[in-house]
Amino acid sequence: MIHVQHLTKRYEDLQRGRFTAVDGVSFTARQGEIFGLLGPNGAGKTTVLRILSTVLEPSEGIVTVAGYDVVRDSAEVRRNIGFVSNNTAIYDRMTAWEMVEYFGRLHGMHRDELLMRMERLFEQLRMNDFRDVPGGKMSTGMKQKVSIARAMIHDPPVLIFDEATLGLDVLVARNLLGVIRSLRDAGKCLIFSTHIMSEVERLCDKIAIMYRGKILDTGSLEELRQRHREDDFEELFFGLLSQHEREHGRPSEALVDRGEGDVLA
Ligand SMILES: Nc1ncnc2c1ncn2[C@@H]1O[C@H](COP(=O)(O)OP(=O)(O)OP(=O)(O)O)[C@@H](O)[C@H]1O
Repeated sequence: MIHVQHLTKRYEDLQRGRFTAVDGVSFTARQGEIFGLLGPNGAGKTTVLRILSTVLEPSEGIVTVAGYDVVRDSAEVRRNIGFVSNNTAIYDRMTAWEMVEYFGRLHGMHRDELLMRMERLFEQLRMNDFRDVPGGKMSTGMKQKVSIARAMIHDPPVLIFDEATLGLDVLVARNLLGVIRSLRDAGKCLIFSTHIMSEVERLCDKIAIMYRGKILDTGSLEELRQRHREDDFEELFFGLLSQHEREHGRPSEALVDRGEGDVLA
Protein backbone atom coordinates (compact mmCIF):
# COMPACT_ATOMS: atom_id res chain seq x y z
CA MET A 1 0.00 0.00 0.00
CA ILE A 2 2.91 2.37 0.82
CA HIS A 3 6.27 1.93 -0.88
CA VAL A 4 9.17 4.18 0.00
CA GLN A 5 12.37 3.57 -1.96
CA HIS A 6 15.68 5.32 -1.32
CA LEU A 7 13.94 8.47 -0.10
CA THR A 8 16.19 11.44 0.59
CA LYS A 9 15.14 14.94 1.62
CA ARG A 10 17.53 17.87 1.88
CA TYR A 11 16.67 21.25 3.33
CA GLU A 12 18.49 24.49 2.63
CA ASP A 13 19.02 25.67 6.18
CA LEU A 14 20.31 29.17 6.99
CA GLN A 15 22.44 27.96 9.91
CA ARG A 16 23.42 24.46 8.84
CA GLY A 17 23.60 25.05 5.11
CA ARG A 18 22.37 22.12 3.03
CA PHE A 19 21.02 19.62 5.55
CA THR A 20 19.97 16.03 4.86
CA ALA A 21 16.94 15.34 7.09
CA VAL A 22 16.04 11.99 5.46
CA ASP A 23 18.84 9.91 4.02
CA GLY A 24 18.12 6.94 1.72
CA VAL A 25 15.09 5.59 3.59
CA SER A 26 13.18 2.55 2.25
CA PHE A 27 10.19 0.71 3.72
CA THR A 28 6.88 -0.88 2.81
CA ALA A 29 3.64 -0.72 4.81
CA ARG A 30 0.73 -3.02 3.95
CA GLN A 31 -3.04 -3.13 4.38
CA GLY A 32 -4.21 -4.37 7.78
CA GLU A 33 -0.89 -3.37 9.31
CA ILE A 34 0.21 -0.74 11.82
CA PHE A 35 3.64 0.43 10.75
CA GLY A 36 5.53 2.30 13.48
CA LEU A 37 8.16 4.93 12.83
CA LEU A 38 10.11 5.23 16.07
CA GLY A 39 12.83 7.78 16.63
CA PRO A 40 13.90 10.69 18.84
CA ASN A 41 13.05 14.31 18.04
CA GLY A 42 14.70 15.38 14.83
CA ALA A 43 15.13 11.84 13.45
CA GLY A 44 13.23 12.82 10.30
CA LYS A 45 9.86 11.15 10.97
CA THR A 46 7.70 14.20 10.27
CA THR A 47 9.62 14.90 7.07
CA VAL A 48 8.87 11.37 5.81
CA LEU A 49 5.19 11.74 6.72
CA ARG A 50 4.94 15.14 5.04
CA ILE A 51 6.33 13.61 1.86
CA LEU A 52 3.82 10.73 2.09
CA SER A 53 1.01 13.24 2.40
CA THR A 54 2.35 15.36 -0.54
CA VAL A 55 3.04 18.47 1.56
CA LEU A 56 6.75 18.19 0.68
CA GLU A 57 8.45 16.72 -2.39
CA PRO A 58 11.33 14.24 -2.13
CA SER A 59 14.81 15.38 -3.15
CA GLU A 60 15.49 11.82 -4.35
CA GLY A 61 13.73 8.49 -4.32
CA ILE A 62 10.32 7.10 -5.20
CA VAL A 63 7.29 7.12 -2.90
CA THR A 64 3.94 5.58 -3.84
CA VAL A 65 0.71 5.45 -1.85
CA ALA A 66 -2.01 3.04 -3.01
CA GLY A 67 -0.09 2.75 -6.29
CA TYR A 68 0.07 6.51 -6.89
CA ASP A 69 3.29 8.50 -7.06
CA VAL A 70 3.43 11.32 -4.49
CA VAL A 71 4.87 13.77 -7.03
CA ARG A 72 3.14 12.81 -10.28
CA ASP A 73 -0.27 11.82 -8.86
CA SER A 74 -0.43 14.00 -5.74
CA ALA A 75 -4.21 14.61 -5.94
CA GLU A 76 -4.86 10.84 -6.06
CA VAL A 77 -2.49 10.31 -3.13
CA ARG A 78 -4.40 12.90 -1.09
CA ARG A 79 -7.66 11.11 -1.85
CA ASN A 80 -6.15 7.93 -0.45
CA ILE A 81 -4.79 9.21 2.84
CA GLY A 82 -5.95 10.81 6.07
CA PHE A 83 -3.50 12.66 8.32
CA VAL A 84 -3.86 12.99 12.10
CA SER A 85 -1.38 15.02 14.13
CA ASN A 86 -1.42 16.38 17.66
CA ASN A 87 -1.97 19.97 16.59
CA THR A 88 -4.90 19.85 14.20
CA ALA A 89 -6.83 23.11 14.36
CA ILE A 90 -10.33 22.72 15.81
CA TYR A 91 -12.58 25.70 15.18
CA ASP A 92 -14.06 27.06 18.41
CA ARG A 93 -17.40 28.00 16.94
CA MET A 94 -18.12 24.91 14.84
CA THR A 95 -19.70 21.81 16.35
CA ALA A 96 -18.19 18.35 15.95
CA TRP A 97 -20.82 17.53 13.33
CA GLU A 98 -20.27 20.76 11.37
CA MET A 99 -16.49 20.34 11.31
CA VAL A 100 -16.56 16.82 9.97
CA GLU A 101 -19.23 17.79 7.43
CA TYR A 102 -17.12 20.74 6.30
CA PHE A 103 -14.13 18.48 5.57
CA GLY A 104 -16.35 15.99 3.74
CA ARG A 105 -17.50 18.84 1.48
CA LEU A 106 -13.89 19.86 0.89
CA HIS A 107 -13.31 16.34 -0.40
CA GLY A 108 -16.20 16.89 -2.80
CA MET A 109 -18.45 14.27 -1.22
CA HIS A 110 -22.13 14.28 -2.23
CA ARG A 111 -24.65 15.14 0.46
CA ASP A 112 -26.30 11.74 0.86
CA GLU A 113 -23.03 9.83 0.80
CA LEU A 114 -21.56 12.33 3.27
CA LEU A 115 -24.46 12.04 5.72
CA MET A 116 -24.36 8.24 5.64
CA ARG A 117 -20.63 8.20 6.19
CA MET A 118 -20.92 10.71 9.06
CA GLU A 119 -23.57 8.64 10.84
CA ARG A 120 -21.30 5.57 10.64
CA LEU A 121 -18.21 7.45 11.71
CA PHE A 122 -19.88 9.15 14.69
CA GLU A 123 -21.12 5.74 15.80
CA GLN A 124 -17.76 4.00 15.24
CA LEU A 125 -15.75 6.65 17.10
CA ARG A 126 -18.46 7.09 19.77
CA MET A 127 -18.93 10.78 19.01
CA ASN A 128 -22.71 11.00 19.18
CA ASP A 129 -22.61 12.35 22.75
CA PHE A 130 -20.90 15.51 21.59
CA ARG A 131 -22.25 15.95 18.06
CA ASP A 132 -23.50 19.45 18.84
CA VAL A 133 -20.72 20.60 21.17
CA PRO A 134 -18.70 23.52 19.71
CA GLY A 135 -14.90 23.17 19.45
CA GLY A 136 -14.37 25.79 22.17
CA LYS A 137 -16.13 23.58 24.70
CA MET A 138 -14.57 20.25 23.78
CA SER A 139 -12.19 18.22 25.92
CA THR A 140 -8.84 17.16 24.45
CA GLY A 141 -10.21 13.67 23.86
CA MET A 142 -13.23 15.02 21.96
CA LYS A 143 -10.96 17.22 19.82
CA GLN A 144 -8.73 14.29 19.00
CA LYS A 145 -11.75 12.25 17.89
CA VAL A 146 -12.90 15.11 15.65
CA SER A 147 -9.39 15.19 14.12
CA ILE A 148 -9.61 11.47 13.41
CA ALA A 149 -13.13 11.71 11.99
CA ARG A 150 -12.01 14.57 9.78
CA ALA A 151 -9.07 12.54 8.51
CA MET A 152 -11.34 9.52 7.84
CA ILE A 153 -14.40 11.19 6.35
CA HIS A 154 -13.48 10.25 2.74
CA ASP A 155 -12.76 6.66 3.89
CA PRO A 156 -9.09 6.58 2.85
CA PRO A 157 -7.30 3.20 2.89
CA VAL A 158 -4.23 4.82 4.48
CA LEU A 159 -4.14 6.74 7.76
CA ILE A 160 -1.10 8.56 9.10
CA PHE A 161 -0.74 9.42 12.79
CA ASP A 162 2.12 11.83 13.51
CA GLU A 163 2.93 11.92 17.25
CA ALA A 164 -0.84 11.76 17.70
CA THR A 165 -0.76 10.92 21.43
CA LEU A 166 1.44 13.91 22.32
CA GLY A 167 -0.19 15.97 25.08
CA LEU A 168 -3.07 13.53 25.62
CA ASP A 169 -3.78 12.17 29.10
CA VAL A 170 -3.28 8.43 29.58
CA LEU A 171 -6.94 7.55 29.23
CA VAL A 172 -7.44 9.47 26.00
CA ALA A 173 -4.14 8.13 24.61
CA ARG A 174 -5.24 4.60 25.47
CA ASN A 175 -8.57 5.10 23.71
CA LEU A 176 -6.77 6.44 20.66
CA LEU A 177 -4.58 3.33 20.50
CA GLY A 178 -7.80 1.26 20.69
CA VAL A 179 -9.27 3.19 17.75
CA ILE A 180 -6.08 2.64 15.74
CA ARG A 181 -6.22 -1.12 16.41
CA SER A 182 -9.83 -1.31 15.26
CA LEU A 183 -8.91 0.53 12.05
CA ARG A 184 -6.16 -2.00 11.46
CA ASP A 185 -8.66 -4.80 11.97
CA ALA A 186 -10.92 -3.11 9.41
CA GLY A 187 -8.09 -3.50 6.88
CA LYS A 188 -6.60 0.01 6.84
CA CYS A 189 -2.91 0.67 6.40
CA LEU A 190 -1.72 2.76 9.35
CA ILE A 191 1.50 4.65 9.85
CA PHE A 192 2.13 5.64 13.43
CA SER A 193 5.06 7.88 14.29
CA THR A 194 6.20 8.36 17.86
CA HIS A 195 9.21 8.72 20.13
CA ILE A 196 7.50 6.60 22.81
CA MET A 197 8.85 3.06 22.83
CA SER A 198 6.03 1.48 24.85
CA GLU A 199 3.41 2.63 22.30
CA VAL A 200 5.32 1.00 19.49
CA GLU A 201 5.80 -2.19 21.48
CA ARG A 202 2.10 -2.46 22.27
CA LEU A 203 0.68 -1.33 18.98
CA CYS A 204 2.81 -1.87 15.91
CA ASP A 205 2.99 -4.92 13.66
CA LYS A 206 6.15 -3.62 12.05
CA ILE A 207 8.66 -1.10 13.35
CA ALA A 208 11.25 1.09 11.66
CA ILE A 209 13.81 2.61 14.03
CA MET A 210 14.84 5.98 12.70
CA TYR A 211 17.77 8.12 13.74
CA ARG A 212 19.53 11.05 12.11
CA GLY A 213 17.59 10.63 8.89
CA LYS A 214 18.27 6.91 8.48
CA ILE A 215 16.32 3.74 9.23
CA LEU A 216 18.68 1.75 11.44
CA ASP A 217 16.59 -1.42 11.32
CA THR A 218 13.08 -2.57 10.53
CA GLY A 219 10.93 -5.62 11.29
CA SER A 220 8.32 -6.93 13.71
CA LEU A 221 9.09 -6.61 17.41
CA GLU A 222 9.85 -10.32 17.49
CA GLU A 223 12.15 -10.14 14.46
CA LEU A 224 14.06 -7.22 15.95
CA ARG A 225 14.41 -8.99 19.31
CA GLN A 226 15.74 -12.14 17.68
CA ARG A 227 18.08 -10.37 15.28
CA HIS A 228 19.68 -8.33 18.06
CA ARG A 229 19.41 -11.07 20.69
CA GLU A 230 17.80 -8.58 23.07
CA ASP A 231 14.38 -8.99 24.69
CA ASP A 232 14.34 -5.58 26.34
CA PHE A 233 13.15 -3.22 23.60
CA GLU A 234 14.57 -0.14 25.29
CA GLU A 235 18.04 -1.73 25.43
CA LEU A 236 17.68 -2.78 21.82
CA PHE A 237 16.70 0.74 20.74
CA PHE A 238 19.54 2.50 22.57
CA GLY A 239 21.97 -0.20 21.46
CA LEU A 240 21.16 0.57 17.82
CA LEU A 241 21.48 4.34 18.35
CA SER A 242 24.81 3.94 20.18
CA GLN A 243 26.16 1.64 17.48
CA HIS A 244 25.23 4.24 14.87
CA GLU A 245 27.01 6.94 16.89
CA ARG A 246 30.16 4.80 17.22
CA GLU A 247 30.23 4.00 13.50
CA HIS A 248 29.86 7.65 12.63
CA GLY A 249 32.61 8.78 14.94
CA ARG A 250 30.55 10.24 17.75
CA PRO A 251 30.72 9.10 21.38
CA SER A 252 27.56 7.38 22.59
CA GLU A 253 27.26 9.96 25.42
CA ALA A 254 26.19 12.31 22.66
CA LEU A 255 22.73 10.76 22.89
CA VAL A 256 22.37 12.30 26.32
CA ASP A 257 24.48 15.43 25.73
CA ARG A 258 22.34 16.44 22.78
CA GLY A 259 19.26 16.39 24.97
CA GLU A 260 17.96 13.26 23.29
CA GLY A 261 17.54 11.48 26.61
CA ASP A 262 13.85 12.26 26.22
CA VAL A 263 13.54 9.36 23.82
CA LEU A 264 13.03 7.47 27.07
CA ALA A 265 9.71 9.22 27.64
N1 LIG B 1 11.88 23.29 6.78
C1 LIG B 1 13.03 22.89 7.33
N2 LIG B 1 14.20 23.53 7.05
C2 LIG B 1 15.36 23.09 7.58
N3 LIG B 1 15.49 22.02 8.41
C3 LIG B 1 14.37 21.36 8.72
C4 LIG B 1 13.07 21.75 8.20
N4 LIG B 1 12.14 20.89 8.70
C5 LIG B 1 12.80 20.00 9.48
N5 LIG B 1 14.13 20.28 9.48
C6 LIG B 1 15.17 19.54 10.20
O1 LIG B 1 15.14 18.19 9.73
C7 LIG B 1 15.41 17.29 10.80
C8 LIG B 1 14.29 16.28 10.90
O2 LIG B 1 13.11 16.95 11.35
P1 LIG B 1 11.70 16.21 11.49
O3 LIG B 1 10.72 17.21 11.99
O4 LIG B 1 11.40 15.48 10.23
O5 LIG B 1 12.04 15.15 12.63
P2 LIG B 1 11.10 14.31 13.58
O6 LIG B 1 11.71 12.96 13.70
O7 LIG B 1 9.70 14.37 13.10
O8 LIG B 1 11.24 15.03 14.95
P3 LIG B 1 10.17 15.90 15.73
O9 LIG B 1 9.39 14.89 16.49
O10 LIG B 1 11.02 16.79 16.57
O11 LIG B 1 9.36 16.66 14.69
C9 LIG B 1 15.57 18.13 12.05
O12 LIG B 1 16.97 18.32 12.27
C10 LIG B 1 14.91 19.45 11.70
O13 LIG B 1 15.52 20.53 12.36
